[in-house]
Parts: sequence; C-alpha cells; structure tokens
Amino acid sequence: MAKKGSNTLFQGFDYSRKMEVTGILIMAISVLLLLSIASYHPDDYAIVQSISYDSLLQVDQGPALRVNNWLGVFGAYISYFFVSTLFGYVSILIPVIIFSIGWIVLRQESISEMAWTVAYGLWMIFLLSTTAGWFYNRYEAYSAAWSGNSGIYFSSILQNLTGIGSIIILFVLLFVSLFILIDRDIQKSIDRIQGWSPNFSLDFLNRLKPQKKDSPQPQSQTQTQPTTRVERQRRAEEAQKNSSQQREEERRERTIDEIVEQSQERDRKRELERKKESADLENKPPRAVLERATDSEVDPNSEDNDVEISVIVGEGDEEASAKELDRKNKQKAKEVPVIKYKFPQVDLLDSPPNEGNDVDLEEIKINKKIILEKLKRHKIEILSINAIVGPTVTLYEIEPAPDVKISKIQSYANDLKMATAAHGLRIMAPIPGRSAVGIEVPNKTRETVYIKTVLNTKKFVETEFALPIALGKTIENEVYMVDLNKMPHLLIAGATGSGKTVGINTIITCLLYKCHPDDLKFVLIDPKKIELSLYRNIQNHFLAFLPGSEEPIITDTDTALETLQSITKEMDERYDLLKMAMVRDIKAYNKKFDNDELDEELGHRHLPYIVVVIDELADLMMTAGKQIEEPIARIAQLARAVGIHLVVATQRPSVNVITGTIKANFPARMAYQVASKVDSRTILDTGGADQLVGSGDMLFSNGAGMTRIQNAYVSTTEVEKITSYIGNQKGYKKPFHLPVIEEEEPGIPDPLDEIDELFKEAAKLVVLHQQGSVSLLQRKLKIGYNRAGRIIDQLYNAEVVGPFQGSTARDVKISEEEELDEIFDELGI
Ligand SMILES: Nc1ncnc2c1ncn2[C@@H]1O[C@H](COP(=O)(O)OP(=O)(O)OP(=O)(O)O)[C@@H](O)[C@H]1O
Repeated sequence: MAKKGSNTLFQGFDYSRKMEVTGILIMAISVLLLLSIASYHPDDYAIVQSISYDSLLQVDQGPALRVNNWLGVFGAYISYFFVSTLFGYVSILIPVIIFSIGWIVLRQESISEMAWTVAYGLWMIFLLSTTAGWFYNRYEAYSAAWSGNSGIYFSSILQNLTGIGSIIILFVLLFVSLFILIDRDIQKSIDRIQGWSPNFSLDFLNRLKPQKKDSPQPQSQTQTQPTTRVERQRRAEEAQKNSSQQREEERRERTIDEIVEQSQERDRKRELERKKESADLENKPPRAVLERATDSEVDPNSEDNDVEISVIVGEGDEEASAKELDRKNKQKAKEVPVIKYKFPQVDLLDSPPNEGNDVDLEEIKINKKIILEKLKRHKIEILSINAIVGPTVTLYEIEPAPDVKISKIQSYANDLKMATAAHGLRIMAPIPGRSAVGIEVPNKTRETVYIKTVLNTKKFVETEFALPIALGKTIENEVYMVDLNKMPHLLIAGATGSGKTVGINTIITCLLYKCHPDDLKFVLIDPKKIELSLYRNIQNHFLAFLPGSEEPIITDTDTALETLQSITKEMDERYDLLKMAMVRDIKAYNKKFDNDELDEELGHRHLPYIVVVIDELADLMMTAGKQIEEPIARIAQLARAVGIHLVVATQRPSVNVITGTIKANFPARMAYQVASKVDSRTILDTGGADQLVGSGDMLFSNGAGMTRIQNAYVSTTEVEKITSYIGNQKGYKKPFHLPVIEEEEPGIPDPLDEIDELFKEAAKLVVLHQQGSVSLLQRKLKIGYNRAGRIIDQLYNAEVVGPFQGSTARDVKISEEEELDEIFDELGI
C-alpha cells in the first residue's frame, strides 16, 4: 500500500527528497564526528571536566578556550568517548561508516548494502582495535589511544584464553576480512585462493624448468588469459558511470510526454556512446601475437620477405569461476519469494570438446602470399600485415604505404576474391576509424562457439544489463554482449539454414540464465509451428498469452494478430500506470512498487519485461499484411519505456516483409547469410550479409557500425534440458495473461443500466479539466484503474472524449456544461 503523506514539516516533499535531505544530514554529522576524532587530544578531557555547566553559557569561557579539539568542548567529549573509552584512533572509521550510510540514503541504494557496510565496518573496527590492543598489552610500544580501552580489554581476554595464539587468530581474521571486502563473497574468495595455488605451483615449476626457446605457445593458453587490467578497469568505470547516471535519471519525475521525449534523447546519447565504444574497440592494441612469420618461411625466394605477418589470436574474455553464475542466480531467486524457483544450471549446457582449435599457420601464410602478390601486381606497396584469427574468419589487416590510396585497394576487391577463391571474403577499405584495409577470409576449419563458453564468462555473469544477450564471439574472440532493454527491438534476417533459429534460441537461453520468471515473460509467435514449440515446457513460468488460449505458443495468424493488439493494450495500460506513478520507465516503476510506494487498489502491479519473439514475420505479413504491421510498428515505436521488446525474424528480407515502417523502428539488426546483396541492403542498408558463410556467421548492426560475430551455438537438446529443468518446477498458480481486447464502436451501445454511477461526475471532471485520462478519474474519484478505464470507455462511447492516443490524454470533445447536460438527457441520466 502506498504510504499516505502526513501533516508534517515534510509534507510536500516526496519520498526521494526526504531521503536526500536525511542523507545529507547524516553525512554532515559524520564530518563533524570525523573532525572531533581527528583532533582528539589526551589533555582535553581533564580540561572539560574542570568546566562547570554555568561557565559554558558565559561569553568569557576561560578554561573552554584551552580545549584543543577543533569542535571545542563538545568535540572533546565525543572524541574522548570514541578514542579513549571505545576503539582508539581506529574509531575514525566510525564517521567513515556513518558517511557511507548517509551516502547510501542519499543515493537511495538498497538496505542490504547499508547493513553490509555497517556490519563490516564495526567488525573491522573491533578487529583493528583489538589487534592494536594486543601490541599495546605486550610491548607498550605506543600510547593506549591507538587501541582505546575496549581494544585493550578484548585483547587481554583473548590473550588470557589463547596466549600467543591470539595474535595468529587476529591476523587470520584480518586476512579473511580483507578478502571478504574484495569479493564480498566467501565462496568467491575461496575460488580466488584456489585459483592461486595451481598458478603458483605452475609458475614455480616453470621457473625450475630450463626455458625452451622458440616453442610455439599452445593456443588454448593464449585464449584463456584474462583481458588486460586497463580494459577491465575501463569497463568497471563505465558500468559505474552508467549506473549512477541511471540512478540520477530515475529520481526525476515527469509526465508521459516528457518520458517519450527524454527516451528519444537517451537514444541519441546512447548512440553517441556506442559510436565512441566501437571506435575504442577499433583502436585497441592486438592482444596475443601467436607467431611472427616472414615470407621467407613460405617462399625463400619471395621478394616480399621484408614484410612480416603477425598472427594474432584474441585472448577471449575472462572465464567466471566455477558455479559463480549458479551461485548468483541462487541468491537472485532467494530475493524473489513470490515463487520457489531454481534457475537453470550451467551444467545443463554442453562443454566444448577439449581438442582446441589449432590455428592453421600454413593456411594463413598461403593467404598472405596470395594477397601480397595481387597487391604487388597492382603496384600497391604495403608496410605491414596482421592476421587476426577469429572463430569463423581470419581478418588480414593491411597497412598500405603512406602514398597508397585506400580506394585503390577497394577497386581490386573482386580480383582478390577471385585469387583467394574464397566464398565469404569481405573487404573493409578502410577498417572503420583506421588507416588500414581489412580482408576477412573464412577459415577452412571453423570453431563452434559453444554457448557455455559465452555464458560462463565474467562479462556475462557480472553484467548489470536488464536483458543481457551474449550473442557470440567477435573476430577477436571477445564475447559480444548487448542489452535488449536498450536496443530496444531486434530485427533478424537470414536465408533458410543460416542460423536464425539457433540465434533466437541463443537469445532466449541467455535471458533464461539471467532473468527470474517474475521479471520476464515471453510471447512466442511461431507461424512455422515447430521452431519454438520446445518452449511449451516453460509456460507456467515464462510465457504470456491471451486468456482462454489453449496453446501458449501462437501459431495461427488470427491469434497472432489478436495477441499483438492485446500487447498494445498492455502497453497503453503500462503507460497509464507509469504516469500515475510519475516515473519514466519500468525499472523505476517496479522499484517504487517493490518499496510499497504504489497502491495495488489503484491497479498497480509488478511489471515483468515482455519479450515478443516472432519467428517468421513473412508468414504473418503475407496473410495479414497491414493489419499485422500496425501493432508491430506501434509497439516498436512506444514500448521501450514500459519494458516490451520485439525480436522479429524473417528468412525473406524483402521490402514487402521488412517494410519502411518496420525498419524505421528497429535500429538493431542481425543479418545472417542472405542470398543477395539486395537482401543484405534491405536488412542492413549495405552489402555484406551476402558474403557471410552461414551456420551462425552474422553481422550485427546497432545503427553505429557493424560487427561480425560468430553466433553462440545452443543445440536443441540443450534447450530441451533447460526448458524441462524449469518446466518440472511448480511455477505460478495461473499463467501470465495478456489483457482481453474489447471492440470499441463509437456511439452509445451501453444499455442504460450499465452506465457507471460515477459517469456524470466523471464527465463533469473531464470537461472541467479538459483532460480525458484514466489517471485523472482515479485520483479525483478515488477509484481503481479498471473502473476508471471503463468509465473513460463509456465517455468515449458517449462522445465526451476522443479516441485513445497512446502516451497523451484523450481529447475532450465538449467544452460547455450545457452540452454535457444534453448528453445526459439523451442518455436519460
Ligand atoms: N551458431 C552456430 N554454430 C554452429 N552451427 C550452427 C549455428 N547456427 C546454425 N548452425 C547450423 O546450421 C543449421 C541451421 O540452423 P537454423 O535452423 O538456426 O537455421 P534457420 O536460419 O533457422 O533456418 P530456417 O529458416 O530454415 O529455419 C543448424 O542445424 C546448425 O547445424
């Protein structure tokens, strides 16, 4: 239930402002405390003892002036209490803890965060002062003020009980506590320590062994090394920046018009960030040089033997420690007590075979030779050539001599294609943001990117994305991860057999491994009738469908149309709820709802994200055309703030399936191999997808650059295992139903006796405020969402208000009360 505002000093302040003020006050108190402890002086207490209360109130306070503490008599008392009586100088951590509490309150972070900070801080204060007390007791090396009386007291007891063992106990506790601070999770700390031991013994053994020169590094070693620290730090900083920006935005309240406007603004910002990010990626230094080979190794007589080739294998993302994802998920499930739910475990997924994927140096050298020979024949001089070996293709990065025009290389692209005889060769001249030319040549043996290897990475396990999707691996072997929540919709195209269904399964699997059923529902539309049928198992947990529908996976066009219309209704309802709650998006809304700030009686409810998957748009477009396009376009335009996202796939990327309206509203696109350049242009606005090699080889475009990715592979058996694992659990008592749509006909079809008692009052209110909104009626008439919605429908039927218009209130068609009376007369009320 929402908390009602009381008649206090704070009335008029909303919850957020109150928290901010409280946070600042707490922080101010902590600063005062810090100053008083920092300026503690042992003589002060004796001075303040000698001051009488009366003299404190006199202007000429002789003895008080002798107090050394920066905060005068008050500071002297306080610092004496904390430093001398309690924990010594270690007490300085107390204002630090109080400051953190103030900060947590100010930023409105979770209570558990606060409890953790307080408990950990107090424990450390106790431990440090007892340790200081131990040394004071034993050696009296420094003043007792370092440990305070309590430190001396506890260390004496410990020494009496355990003798010299007491210092070992203290050090072990300190050591463990510091680890907990780093990881906040004992299991993680244990994993970390476990991780040290084999590395340590390996290092040790390696040092003992004589060093073998020139032995090639096994690929698997280079691939499992962590990404650089700078990179990790950059990402951590970015994540922090993003989350604090988000929090800052969440606190602002605004109307729905602003919401749409601001979400467009955020889109623009995000696009700029993405552009910057992709530029950063392009400029990243290569990470693992597998081998340098001069041309002389290929052909000793070659004249190109001054050009070296560096073969680079991306190191890949850092693996998460064993069971980390499962542990985190277990914790997440505990936090949602609505149902007892166990997330699918990582063990359900297949592990990649251990044989590794050896880099074929011979193949690389041959390709290099062909490329260089061709360029030489056209008198194009080059400075260097790198080969970056990805799972599906190898990218040859060629740096031409300064006087060579890059466009010249581009003009010989076809010649090169013929020379390498490689289908799927793609030329980037230049590589975006660089003065180099890239030639992607498919590898003769491809590496399958198993989904387990992308899910079990720190990147995926630790992501804060609301709807994270680890699509697969880039050419640099990095896991490519996106947030569906930010995209906010995804268009997928590819010829038959190119890997779309596997791609959709990858997306759903990623979400199932990260999202609780309370926070996510899928609407699955599968006109092909087989592809998505595997997900029937999870209907009690994750599927949303129309009430009365026997089949949770929608396969016929009529139901698909009805379902999409119902989703637009759900979207409109959600907009109204957000408007009433005065928040800008579903995340902020759910936060308010979970904090009991929203009244269920007014129709408020927890809103899960809804991901609508359509596998084969073409089938729907062929049978229902414009009718189906309309709700899709509406959802795509508006639904992002209310947590509804579309994933639409087609094998026929022609303009009558991917129409201009649909395309304009789907900035994120995924293209698998397509039959022609025209198809590629329809989906990506440029060629390239026609040069892909199938089986999950794809180009991902988010409006700011394009990335070639090998889609992670999830087999049907794996999907079956995951869905059965979830399906065998009890689930919700009733499935998640989408709203029923009633036909709205203008006129006054409602029989007289069904007109709401509050109809007249509502009509007057609407005319008075010139605003036809459900939330206005809810507020003024103190009625629930459903009733207010019904009255608005009746006002529409009585032609008092106009039709529904999405995020803005309905127009009011009547301006004078007299006109209203006429309508009342007509209705006989
Ligand atoms: N990411 C991948 N890694 C390895 N192999 C893949 C991958 N994606 C697809 N394949 C292979 O390609 C085959 C066809 O894939 P998929 O069924 O996803 O194609 P599709 O585009 O959905 O085809 P259709 O439109 O006919 O349903 C799969 O059975 C699998 O063998």
